[in-house]
Amino acid sequence: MPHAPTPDQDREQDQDQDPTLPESLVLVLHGARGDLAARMVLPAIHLLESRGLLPDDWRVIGTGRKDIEDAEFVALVKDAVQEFGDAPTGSSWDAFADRLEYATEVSDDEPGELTHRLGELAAPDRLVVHYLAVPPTAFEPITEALAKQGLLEGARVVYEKPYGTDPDSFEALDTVVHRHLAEEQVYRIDHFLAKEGTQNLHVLRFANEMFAAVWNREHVLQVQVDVPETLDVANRAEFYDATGAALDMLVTHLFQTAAEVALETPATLAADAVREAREEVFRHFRELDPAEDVVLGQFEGYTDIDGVDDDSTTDTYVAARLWIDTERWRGVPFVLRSGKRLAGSAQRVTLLLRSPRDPSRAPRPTPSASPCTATG
Ligand SMILES: O=C1O[C@H](COP(=O)(O)O)[C@@H](O)[C@H](O)[C@H]1O
Repeated sequence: MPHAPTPDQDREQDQDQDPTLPESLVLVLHGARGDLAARMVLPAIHLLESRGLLPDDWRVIGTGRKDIEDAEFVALVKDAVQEFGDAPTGSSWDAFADRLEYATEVSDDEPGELTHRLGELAAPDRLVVHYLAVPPTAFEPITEALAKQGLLEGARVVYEKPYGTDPDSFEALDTVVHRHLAEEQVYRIDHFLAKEGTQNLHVLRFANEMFAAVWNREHVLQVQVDVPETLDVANRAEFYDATGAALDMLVTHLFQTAAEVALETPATLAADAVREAREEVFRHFRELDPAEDVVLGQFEGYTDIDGVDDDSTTDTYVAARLWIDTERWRGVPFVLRSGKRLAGSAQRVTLLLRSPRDPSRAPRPTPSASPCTATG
């Protein structure tokens, strides 16, 4: 009987497959005490480690404005992994926890503890990745402070969405980012693109003639992308109240997912080729008409949440009808919907197919007034 691979074999295999993995990695998690870190980033790091997908030599330095001890950070990571990830267990948890530490964030005028810790860890083959799990308003000041303290040289920086909230704020942020970083150092993340369901769209569509053949306006009546959530925003009210569903979900995750459904067959499934194909689709998105194509809503009780303005009109629900003017999709509405505190949670792409011509529903021929009679 074949044996399942051991974690070490998995690690060897994965590292063989991924020549881009650095020898040694320091991941600096900015906003390490926040909701995004707890819900997504920390459980993801734990999962990568348990699957042997991190380099042998790695460390995480959590950072934030508050000064806490390493032990407090480790406890916080354990809670996050327990609640949102795989249960941490025994000695493997201890080995994981040994790689975690905490240092206070840099500021413009203070190198802070983070600069010292990174100084101690500096080595020629050690890659430093700054992951900014912070509110978007903090992207610019943190980038400037890291640059001022000399912490961006050779590093990579990951920005979560929204990366700007309109063309002007996008340009302003991108100008600051490019003042200090080359494009190859910058990663703008939309985690919906990495979801298994999104990735599976490629296989569903490109590896199956049955689906490939009907993936167009001739056969599809409507495309729906639905992300209802039971979740509310109590842990991140300040961020959410300044953002709302349209910016938090529609123009980010739902647009990206719609583009994944709509893209033309890329040259290969490599990230660059798929991104190019997606960008080509974005060029054909028709501008949304807010009066005709968009419905916004707010759940009852939203303004009672601590941190939300009493008279807030922030949208917690959005539904939009998007038109994609490509040869393949002209005339097919893409209905994109998402909201907080709804009755159920789901992440679903639906293609409604046109009805085929069904002969069983065709009107029966009316009996002829002058039937033919056969005579013998
Ligand atoms: O980025 C975000 O995504 C989450 C939904 O993603 P999931 O992977 O947790 O299902 C959403 O709740 C959040 O508001 C938004 O900022």
